[in-house]
This record gives sequence, C-alpha cells and structure tokens, in this order.
Amino acid sequence: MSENPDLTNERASGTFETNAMAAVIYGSEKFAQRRREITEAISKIPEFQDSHPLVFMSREEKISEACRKLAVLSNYWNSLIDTSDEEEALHLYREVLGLEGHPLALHETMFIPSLIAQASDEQQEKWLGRAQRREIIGCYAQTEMGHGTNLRALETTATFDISTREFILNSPTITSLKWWPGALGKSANWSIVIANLIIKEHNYGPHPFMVQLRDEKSHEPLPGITVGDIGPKMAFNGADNGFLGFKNYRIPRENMLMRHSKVTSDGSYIKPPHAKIGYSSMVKVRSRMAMDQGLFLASALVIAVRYSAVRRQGYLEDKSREVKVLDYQTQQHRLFPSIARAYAFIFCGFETIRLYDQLLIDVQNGNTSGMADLHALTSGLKSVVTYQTGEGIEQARMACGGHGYSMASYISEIYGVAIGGCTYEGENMVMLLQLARYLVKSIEMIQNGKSRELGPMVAYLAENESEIDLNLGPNEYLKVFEYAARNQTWRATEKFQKLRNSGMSNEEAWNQASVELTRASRLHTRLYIMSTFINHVGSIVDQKVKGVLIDLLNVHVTYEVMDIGIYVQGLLSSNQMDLIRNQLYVSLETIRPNAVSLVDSFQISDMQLRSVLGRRDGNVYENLFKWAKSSPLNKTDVLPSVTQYLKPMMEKSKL
Ligand SMILES: CCCCCCCC(=O)SCCNC(=O)CCNC(=O)[C@H](O)C(C)(C)COP(=O)(O)OP(=O)(O)OC[C@H]1O[C@@H](n2cnc3c(N)ncnc32)[C@H](O)[C@@H]1OP(=O)(O)O
Ligand SMILES: Cc1cc2nc3c(=O)[nH]c(=O)nc-3n(C[C@H](O)[C@H](O)[C@H](O)COP(=O)(O)OP(=O)(O)OC[C@H]3O[C@@H](n4cnc5c(N)ncnc54)[C@H](O)[C@@H]3O)c2cc1C
Repeated sequence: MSENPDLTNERASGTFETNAMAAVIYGSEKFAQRRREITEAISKIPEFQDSHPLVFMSREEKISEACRKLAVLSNYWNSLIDTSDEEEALHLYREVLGLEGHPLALHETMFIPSLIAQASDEQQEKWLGRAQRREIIGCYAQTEMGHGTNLRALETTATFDISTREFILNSPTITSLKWWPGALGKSANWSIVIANLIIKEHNYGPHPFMVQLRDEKSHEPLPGITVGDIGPKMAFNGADNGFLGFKNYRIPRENMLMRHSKVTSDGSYIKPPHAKIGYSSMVKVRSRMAMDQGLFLASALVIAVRYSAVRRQGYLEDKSREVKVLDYQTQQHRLFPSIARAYAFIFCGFETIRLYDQLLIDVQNGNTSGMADLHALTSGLKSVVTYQTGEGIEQARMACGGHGYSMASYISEIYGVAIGGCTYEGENMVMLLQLARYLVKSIEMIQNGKSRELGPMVAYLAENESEIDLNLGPNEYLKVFEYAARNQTWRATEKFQKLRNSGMSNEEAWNQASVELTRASRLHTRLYIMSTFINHVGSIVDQKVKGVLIDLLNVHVTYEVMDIGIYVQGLLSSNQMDLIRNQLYVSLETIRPNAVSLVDSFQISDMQLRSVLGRRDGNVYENLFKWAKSSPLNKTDVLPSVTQYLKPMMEKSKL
C-alpha cells in the first residue's frame, strides 16, 4: 500500500536530509549508515519478526518469544554486526528484541561490563570470553528485598573460610533475599553477586563475587541456592526479574572479583585504590541512560508526530477540510519541546558514554581522580532525563487522543519501560542528593577561597550575574540558567549550613534542606543538558542540518527558561518573560514544517516501534482495524464466558 499523502507532503516540506541528520544524532555518518544496514539485513530474516503482536502475549509467551529470537540471533550474530562494537550490538538488540526486556539484557549491560571493570586479568581469561560467546548467561544481583538504595545495609554475606580458602555465601533473613535482578529468575546460570565480605568476623562491606547459580547442563539450581521469578511488573514483562537466596553456598576464593580489592589465601585484605570502585558497574549503566532514555522518548515522539500529521480533527480557517492536529499550537507545544529534549538527551548520552570509557582507561591505569565528577554528573543526569522522558512520553500518549490509550499505539509500553529508569540504577531523589553533595562541596570550596580549584562544570557557581540580552541567542539563555542554578545551589547550601550551625546534626540538617538541594541538582543538570546541546549544534558542519537544529535549540532554550520561570524572577523583568514566551511560539511555528523529518531522522524502524499509529507509511486506520481483529477475543463471536455466565444471568432476569 502506498504512503499516506499527508506524510508524503510532510516529508516534502522538510528542509534537510534525514540521513545527514541521523549522522549527527548517532555521532557519525559511519554508525548511522551501519544502523541502516543492520536494520535492512534484519528485515530480510523472517524468523526475527514477532510471531504475533507482543501486546497480545502472556509473560510466558513473551519470554519464550525473546528466547526464540535470541537463539536465531546466535546464528547470525557475526554476520550482522561488528561484535566488538557495543553500539552496533545494542542497535541489533533493540531491533530484534524490542524494549520489553529479554534474558540477555543484564548479561550485556551489567554482567560483561562488571567483568571488564572488576575482574582481574586471570579472571577475565577464565570468564570473559565465555560470557562474550554467550556460553554462559549472567546477571547482576545486588538489590535485596529489604535494601536497594542503602548498599551499606545489604545483608547477604560472603564469609572467608581460611581452612578451605572458600567464601561461604548466606542470606540470613527474608529481607536479605536478592530481589529484582533482571534475567535472574529463570534464565541466568551465573551472576555477579554483591555481598558483604567478612574475614575473621570483620565486615569489609559490599564486594562483587562471581557465582554459579545453575548447573550448566541441566539448568537446575545448584544445591544451596533458592532462585525464582518475582512475578509480573508494570512493564519489562519480557524479562524474568528474580529472587535469590543462599544457604551455606561455597565458592572458591578466586571467585571474588579481584581487579581492585583482593583477599589473599591467608585471609589478608588488600584495599582498592578508591572506596567506591566497586560501584563502577552502576556508573557504567547510568552513563548510558541519557542515550537510552533519549531513544525511548524519541520512539514515543515518532509515533505521536507521525500520527498527528495524519489525524485530522476540527477546523482552522479552511472549513472544507479538517485540519491535521499537528497544526494546533497546543499540539506543537505538547510535542516539539520534547523533540528538542530527545535530541539533547542523545547528545548528552554520547558525551557521558565517552566519559565513562575514558574513566575506565584511567582507572585501569591507577588514576581514580575522575570518579567523583562522573558519579555526580551521571547521578543528576539519570534523574532528570528519566523524569522528563516519562513526562514527554505521557504527553505524547495524550497527544494521540483515544487511540494513544490503545496498546495499538504501543506508547504505554514505552512509558512503562522508560519510567523504570526513575527507579533502577538508583532512585531519582537519592541520586539527585548524591549530586547535591558534590554541589555543596563546591560551594564550600568557594567559601574557603578555593574557587580556582573548581572543575569546569561548577565554575559558574563562583561567578556574578551579568546583564542579559535575550536577543543575542542561546548563550544568553544559558546565562539565565546559570543564574537559576547558582542561586538555588547557594540558597540550598546556606539553608543546610544554617541548620547545621544551629546545632542540628549533619544528617538532620541535610534532611531538612533536601527538597531545596534536589531542586539545585535538577537546575544544575538542566544547565548541563542545555550547554551540551548548544556546544553540539555549534560543531555541526552540514549547514542545512545546523539551521534546523538551531531552530530546535531555540524551542529548547525558550521552553526550558519559561519552565523555570519561578527561579529567574529576580533576573528577568516581566517584559523579558513576555519576549521569551513569544519567541517560543515563533520557534514552534518555525519548526513545524520539519517536525516529521526531525522524528524520521531517529530512523527507528517499524519493526522496533511496534506501533500501528506510528507506522512510517501513515496508513493508520486500515491497520488499526486489522490489529483489533487480530485480538484473541475476536477468535469467536460468542465467548465461553458469555455462554457460561451472562446468558444464564440474562435468561434468569427474564423470568
Ligand atoms: C535493560 C534494563 C537495565 C536495567 C538495569 C538495572 C540494574 C540495577 O538497578 S542494579 C542496582 C542499582 N542500584 C543502585 O543504583 C543503588 C543506589 N545506591 C547507591 O549507589 C549507593 O548506595 C549510594 C551512592 C546512594 C550511597 O552509597 P554509600 O556507600 O552509602 O555512599 P555515601 O556515604 O552516600 O557517599 C560516600 C561518598 O561516596 C561517593 N560515591 C558514591 N557512589 C560513588 C561512585 N559510584 N563513584 C564515585 N564516588 C561515589 C559519594 O559521592 C560520597 O562522596 P563524598 O563523601 O565526597 O560526598
Ligand atoms: C525494572 C527494574 C530492574 C531492576 N534491575 C535490577 C538488577 O538487575 N539488579 C539489581 O540488583 N537491582 C535491580 N533493580 C532494583 C533497583 O536498582 C532498586 O529498586 C533501586 O536501586 C531502588 O532501590 P529500593 O527499591 O531500595 O528503593 P527505596 O530506597 O526503598 O526507595 C523508596 C523511597 O525511599 C526514598 N529514599 C530511600 N533512601 C533515601 C535517602 N537516603 N534519602 C531520601 N530518600 C530516600 C526513595 O527516594 C524512594 O522515594 C531493578 C529495579 C527495577 C524497577
């Protein structure tokens, strides 16, 4: 069937090449091209198609479908991608497996990265190749039923038995059961387990251990291990998140991951070069989250923007034909700032992935000085990005009206998966407070006359306000954000210090200032996102692409400043606020002809989107009807439940 002419016209009005934009989004022409090649190759392999729509499947069917595809994938893996390229592998997974989770998700995102960052060379020799060849399936078991955030209160123990040179793993209470790890429930046969290291009754705190959970032949749990699935979740139901308990389960000394901390055979403990080095797997995932979430938001926007260009409802001036809902200013205000955010998040994502890769090299060379900075940055970024992604996806759903609420849109699934990110890898408030520690320390450095020692990301905290001339463009908006973040960070810090100086304990003063502190962290992070966006656009060579991204940046800066209006009241007059508001409305109009091309440029295939509303060809209505007819409820005209309950009830009522 040919493309819906409404979408053809939208595409014709675009002022740039979507392939050129994709090269900017995905960091290089080479990778953008590889993505397209991989997508094309996959589309020719029928076994990769869903056997029927995922939304009609039970959890068991979803997991089985994911396993079927993984088995097929193993036949094609080497021919489809460069297996040493993480981005290519993740693109392949997204295309084939989608976003509802699968048994290898944690294997790739945490198990292998933990082995790379935490295992010694000999341990990597033993396990890394096996993991990379997928001879074993691993997961990352840290969170317990009773504690996820407060890692120092984990209860699982790994006690060193000097006589046998083994660790004995135990889960002493119900609350110490590992709870939540993805792929643990039914799929993984190995796990990195985080347990308290105990030597001669001294607790050295949480450390990573390589633990075999299931027999490699029978897949049965090994004696001393209790393991299973934790049940259905809000989303991610293609994943078997699990529980895990240990009863006097022994592993060799060599199974503690010993790149950094070590236990020798006589039970001596060797400290790591940085106390939090064992947390690096979390930093790794957090450093990827701006990119992953940017793509979740992008997926919802591809659906909502394409659908809004084919959905006609109501009239503007021309009463002869209903208008595309995308022409309403309210619809544009609902969607376009989110398009800008999705671009900004992806740009930030590439930056933090690069920073993590650099940090990994530095740490391997014994230099841990960058850890605190990246921890602070990624803590704030994961929190702001996941929250705003959730907001943006929900707006995208509402922008699709009634059909947005149908699973045919697939937006609710994207939403459920994306907002999981507000919780996993550190609950958002907790992570904002981690960043706040860093900001408060920065203010204390300024107070102590050490402004010169501040890193580049916090140097603005020591500066004074300057006059703002909004006509000068995005950099002036950046100054507005700096003002807001600086003011709020000083205010929150001073509140904390005042409470502490009044005699309150450090912890209680922190708690009583914590809402203000999280606000400072959000503003600081939003400033970082804006400045990354501005820098990125500044570096673009293709003039047509750059022109459109400058328009999108204008949407971003004006929307973001309006959104934080309350924090800039002391800086901007009401006339200036009016000016910004008007600039935002002008920017929405300017971006309108490029809206469909901007979302097309994410190059997310129909196979990955799984959305009837977001189809590239825009043929929504006929496919919506086809989709509804494929509902299992429509297999028969009269359901057994009608025959069994409703009919007798109606018959009885007749008497
Ligand atoms: C496909 C789908 C994928 C889904 C994957 C999901 C996988 C998971 O969810 S795995 C589980 C993730 N779990 C978490 O993220 C738990 C969150 N909790 C934490 O990270 C910690 O407990 C945390 C950071 C809150 C507190 O740790 P704690 O050891 O008590 O440290 P705390 O006393 O608060 O801070 C001590 C110092 O360490 C620093 N620090 C903490 N973490 C780090 C780090 N990673 N790097 C560097 N420094 C760090 C702090 O900044 C602080 O510095 P300072 O004293 O100078 O201010
Ligand atoms: C989809 C999904 C996948 C997951 N996958 C894994 C996995 O593979 N492996 C794994 O080990 N874990 C996994 N987890 C667990 C996840 O990492 C934890 O749930 C998460 O870290 C939050 O911890 P918690 O559940 O203890 O929340 P809690 O800490 O109990 O949070 C409850 C509330 O308390 C607040 N709170 C807690 N502490 C503080 C504080 N100090 N200051 C202020 N407020 C506070 C929080 O902000 C929150 O509002 C997964 C979770 C989900 C949802």
